[in-house]
Amino acid sequence: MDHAIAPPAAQRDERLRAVELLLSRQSANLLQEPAPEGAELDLILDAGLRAPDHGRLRPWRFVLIRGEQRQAWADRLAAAAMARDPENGPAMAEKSRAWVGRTPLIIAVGVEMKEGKIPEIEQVLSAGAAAMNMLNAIHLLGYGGMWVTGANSYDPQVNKALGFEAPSRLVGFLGVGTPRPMPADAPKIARPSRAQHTRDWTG
Ligand SMILES: Cc1cc2nc3c(=O)[nH]c(=O)nc-3n(C[C@H](O)[C@H](O)[C@H](O)COP(=O)(O)O)c2cc1C
Repeated sequence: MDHAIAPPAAQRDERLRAVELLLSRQSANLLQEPAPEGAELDLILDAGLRAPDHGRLRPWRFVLIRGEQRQAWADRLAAAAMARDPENGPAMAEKSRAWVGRTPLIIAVGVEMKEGKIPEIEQVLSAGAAAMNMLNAIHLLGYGGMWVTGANSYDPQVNKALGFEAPSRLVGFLGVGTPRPMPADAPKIARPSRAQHTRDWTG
């Protein structure tokens, strides 16, 4: 196999910088306006569409919930919570409503499951990879994002409201916006130790 010619030093620096930026990603729970839109949002969605995908099924689907539609979405979640659990529904509905209200853009990531020789798990993994690629692009563009699931993600009524009927399914919601500045004394979460998570196979 031919080996690629090493890129010039300037390009290497650029690539290292790109990796360093990737390594600085953290989920952003506290978000504010603005959310990416227009060409920046297109870049984020395009990053999702670069996910690896066995069999070129292109199973990923992204549903954008933003602007005034968020109110209607919060109403849907509230109704779903009440139907799931009448006793705890009001509290769960309130929680969802608060999250939707303070999240400038929600990208619902789902998989439109294709029958055939590619196992379902691989299609779900591919949708997960699309979600991760979008989280990285969100970060690289200077925005913040967080992947959440919770009971809503597994609720068939919520899935249906987004166009995912079994075997198609949601893999989660990306909350997207501009990260709120963290308090100076907020604890820094260390990256996990490489040694604990990696080993050479020795037979
Ligand atoms: C599939 C999936 C579902 C998740 N669901 C939730 C969730 O419902 N609520 C939550 O607080 N964090 C959830 N998380 C975790 C956050 O997205 C995030 O990874 C975590 O807070 C760690 O932050 P970090 O990404 O900066 O390491 C989920 C992560 C994944 C991969």
